[in-house]
Amino acid sequence: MTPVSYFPHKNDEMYVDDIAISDIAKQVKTPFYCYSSAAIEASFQDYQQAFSAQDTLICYAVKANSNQAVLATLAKLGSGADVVSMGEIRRAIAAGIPPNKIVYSGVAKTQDEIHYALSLGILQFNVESEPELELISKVASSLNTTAAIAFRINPDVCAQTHEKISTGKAENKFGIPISKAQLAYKKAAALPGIKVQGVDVHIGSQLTSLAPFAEAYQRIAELVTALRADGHDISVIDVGGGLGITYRDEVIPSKQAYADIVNAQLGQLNCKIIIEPGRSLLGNAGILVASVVFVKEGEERQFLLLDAGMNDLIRPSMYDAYHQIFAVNKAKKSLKTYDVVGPVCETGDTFAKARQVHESNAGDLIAIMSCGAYGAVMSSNYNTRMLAPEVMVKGSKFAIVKKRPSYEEIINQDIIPSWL
Ligand SMILES: Cc1ncc(COP(=O)(O)O)c(C=O)c1O
Ligand SMILES: N[C@@H](CCCC[NH3+])C(=O)O
Repeated sequence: MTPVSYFPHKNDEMYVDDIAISDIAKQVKTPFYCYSSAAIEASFQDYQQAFSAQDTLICYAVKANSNQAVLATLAKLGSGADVVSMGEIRRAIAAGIPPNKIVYSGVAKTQDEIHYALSLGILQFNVESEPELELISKVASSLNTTAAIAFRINPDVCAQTHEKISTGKAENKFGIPISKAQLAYKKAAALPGIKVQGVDVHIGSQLTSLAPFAEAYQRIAELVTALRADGHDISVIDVGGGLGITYRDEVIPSKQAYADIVNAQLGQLNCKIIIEPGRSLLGNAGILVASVVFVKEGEERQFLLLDAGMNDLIRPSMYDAYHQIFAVNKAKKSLKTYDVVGPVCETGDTFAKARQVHESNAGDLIAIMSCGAYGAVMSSNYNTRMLAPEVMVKGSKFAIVKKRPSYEEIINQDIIPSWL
């Protein structure tokens, strides 16, 4: 999927499926997120097809986009969920994903969260540390139940991605060092309330090359062989997520090529495979639509001042991330060079510097591409700006799938104490 394929310009007007973005904007005030149901479905089916030769469960990484409409779309297609908090478990269940398709990752699971997940009977805990293992054992024993676990293994592999989203190096906080894995499994097997069933790994996000996956999975294969020799019954391998998307011009290996790597490294072990894709399912299925509030002439630059800001989409300021930016209507306009910025009181509130965009004026619509993953979910009320609503399109219809709250709803969350 290229970034623009589900949001093409037809006759200079941007569409999503059969609807012009400008028609949605007549009914939904900008800024808003817009998702294509067809894009989500196609991406999921690509994964299903790619992994059809292997016994695989797709557990969508809910953190990428946890909108109920998104989760319900995926649930209907048979997706499971990879969750990292009580909130994500609740969201997955509410959208119709059954507990027996839920794997629970998360670096510091609390007692309450573990209790809740155990009471539901989830498929697997991906355990991040020995103290966590002990807590799961304690809670499971108190409930007279058994927790099926995999350890998340830190294979010490460089994912060749942004350092803030790289998770598989020894210096990262994630997982059990591979050198200590056999001891950890030995301990787990001896604890009450614990059933050792698998091995889990996730080395990072927005990977553009398959080589780090291959390296990590090779180490996991060796570990599984060693664990079996130690007497453990390993029947599940969770290979994590991390396959990247095209934001600009990155050439991303196909889902089939990724599946082939998984099969080549792990296929001979006859394990059930769990995959946890997030970005590669949702990233290019969504955009952020904003309006130009003003065009401002600086001394050296021209600024397109948008009504969307870093509170709506933090990726550019947080990771210097590149997102394509288009005028929604580019009829009879030439390209101009702008700094595209938001209204927030920080210089970092910049979506793009010196970017060519079709000439735009106050009131014109702008589309920021590739915002389906890690967009709305990372937004905030900073500067007391309202969270952007979310819209989902299917064919020629659309629905508001998250409404914009009122100012009262936000302000009334705070409580002025009685002494004031
Ligand atoms: C444990 C785990 N699984 C899956 C994912 C999903 O990653 P991505 O969105 O890159 O596919 C993440 C996030 O990087 C993660 O931390
Ligand atoms: N939030 C990151 C991805 C984090 C992946 C989570 N493990 C991004 O926007 O690229």
